[in-house]
Amino acid sequence: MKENIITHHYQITLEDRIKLNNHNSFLLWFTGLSGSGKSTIANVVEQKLYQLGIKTYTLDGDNIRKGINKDLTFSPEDRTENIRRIAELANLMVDAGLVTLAAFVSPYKKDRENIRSIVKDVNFVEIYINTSVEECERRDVKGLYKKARAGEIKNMTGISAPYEAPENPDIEINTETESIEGAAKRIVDYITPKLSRQ
Ligand SMILES: Nc1ncnc2c1ncn2[C@@H]1O[C@H](COP(=O)(O)OS(=O)(=O)O)[C@@H](OP(=O)(O)O)[C@H]1O
Ligand SMILES: Nc1ncnc2c1ncn2[C@@H]1O[C@H](COP(=O)(O)OP(=O)(O)O)[C@@H](O)[C@H]1O
Repeated sequence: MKENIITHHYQITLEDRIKLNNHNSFLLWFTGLSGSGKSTIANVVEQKLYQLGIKTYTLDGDNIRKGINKDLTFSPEDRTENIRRIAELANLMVDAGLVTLAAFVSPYKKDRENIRSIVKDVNFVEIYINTSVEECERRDVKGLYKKARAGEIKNMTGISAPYEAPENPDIEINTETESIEGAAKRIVDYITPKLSRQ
């Protein structure tokens, strides 16, 4: 029963962890089609932050859909639940003081708005990896588009399931005109002043 769950207040707070780490914590949320470049860019961003001495952790399909969310499919309801659980997990990581990177298709606007309400607005950075479905299909990194065209995969985002593009993302990357390195640098330049405790 929820009413019987009573919050315990711990002495060590996020403020204390921020002081110890000497940087603020954030959630960098990468959204875009499969093959758009979310993981590739997040990976380079994390390396750059690591080199700056920032404490980070990345959540992506491998550690989530094969673990905590292995019971979920790609139906609209399960995608919503997938993103909700990840947002709750990311919120704990931000509270732990980490700059958390999350790379998920997250195709529904309402689900992304829900992340913003779970993780405080000021801690949430929405990064839209804008790559056309034509380019993602051309890359077809995992062979999923081919399978979707052959009808072997249902609900494939961009082919047989919707992707609702962010209208007002904090950062938008067009990978058809911007290099991996250039995109990663732009994200790090955006976040660096916000990491400072002053
Ligand atoms: N039907 C369908 N639609 C989209 N993607 C699919 C699908 N089936 C499997 N995959 C693979 O699963 C990865 C997407 O998982 P996510 O958890 O990011 O999806 S979602 O946010 O719940 O929509 C996605 O990984 P990325 O390529 O890294 O985006 C795909 O490899
Ligand atoms: N400018 C770019 N930014 C990101 N990825 C790019 C770019 N140009 C080409 N790619 C390639 O596109 C693919 C993106 O795959 P991936 O990062 O796994 O996408 P996602 O995580 O969105 O599914 C990689 O093979 C990557 O090398």
